[in-house]
Amino acid sequence: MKFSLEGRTYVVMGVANKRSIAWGISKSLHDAGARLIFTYASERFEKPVRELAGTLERDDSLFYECDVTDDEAIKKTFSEIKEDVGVIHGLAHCIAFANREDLKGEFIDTSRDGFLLSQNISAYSLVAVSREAKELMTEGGSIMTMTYLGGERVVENYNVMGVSKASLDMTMRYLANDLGKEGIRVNAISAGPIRTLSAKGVGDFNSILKTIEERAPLRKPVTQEEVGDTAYFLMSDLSRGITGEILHVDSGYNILG
Ligand SMILES: CCCCCCc1ccc(Oc2ccc(Oc3cccc(O)n3)cc2)c(O)c1
Repeated sequence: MKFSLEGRTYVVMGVANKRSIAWGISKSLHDAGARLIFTYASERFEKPVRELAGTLERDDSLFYECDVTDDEAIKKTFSEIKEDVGVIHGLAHCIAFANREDLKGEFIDTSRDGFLLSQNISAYSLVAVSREAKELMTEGGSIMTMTYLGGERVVENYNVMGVSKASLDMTMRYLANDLGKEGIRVNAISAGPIRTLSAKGVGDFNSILKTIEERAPLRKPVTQEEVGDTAYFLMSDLSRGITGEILHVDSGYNILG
């Protein structure tokens, strides 16, 4: 059927549990016919990821550990993937981190180490994985990452992660410029707040969720499935004319003053 992802393989980085946005993306891509390759940060995530993948209709998924702060580890992971499948058609980067103490209170109190750690994991990792993944995208490809409004405007408490997302957004655009000539598109989904394991680390998350339901144009919270379906669009040929773009899947909240 037109715009199916059958016969295509995608790497999904960052599934932690069934609430992960990366899991919502995985379900949408799988339901569109894609074969999935999961990477996880450390072996403590292997079991939950394998269990989740086991609930999918087809059991053709592959699994690799990948610590995105280690360039050699990234090289090793993608050479193993190349050996096992040869070609991939896209990659979903759903990885970010900041120390809890840097996700509340005053931004001015951010430590140098905390600032650099967040940039390293949340922004530079997209450069490092894209550099290795592009070698496997010999039939063209689509790379996507996850960003948030707090990287475009100040959102109380988001603090150092907002600076990392601003960096990620421009990282995405510069990668789009480099990779377009190789037939590889690079985009971002800016999701409204969703109750994930990561969201637990951001101060005052609940009040933002409430504001969305009260004020967002669509007057409803954003779901993992809505993000997953937009990821399907970005991975499919339906979005073949789009690169360097940020799609807001946030019930329209970003258009408000
Ligand atoms: C005050 C802003 C409320 C809306 C926040 C929406 C959101 C939720 C989760 C997001 O992803 C992360 C990922 C890692 C992260 O760092 C964490 C998470 C848990 C524990 C910890 O020590 N760090 C914080 C947010 C994200 O980028 C954005």
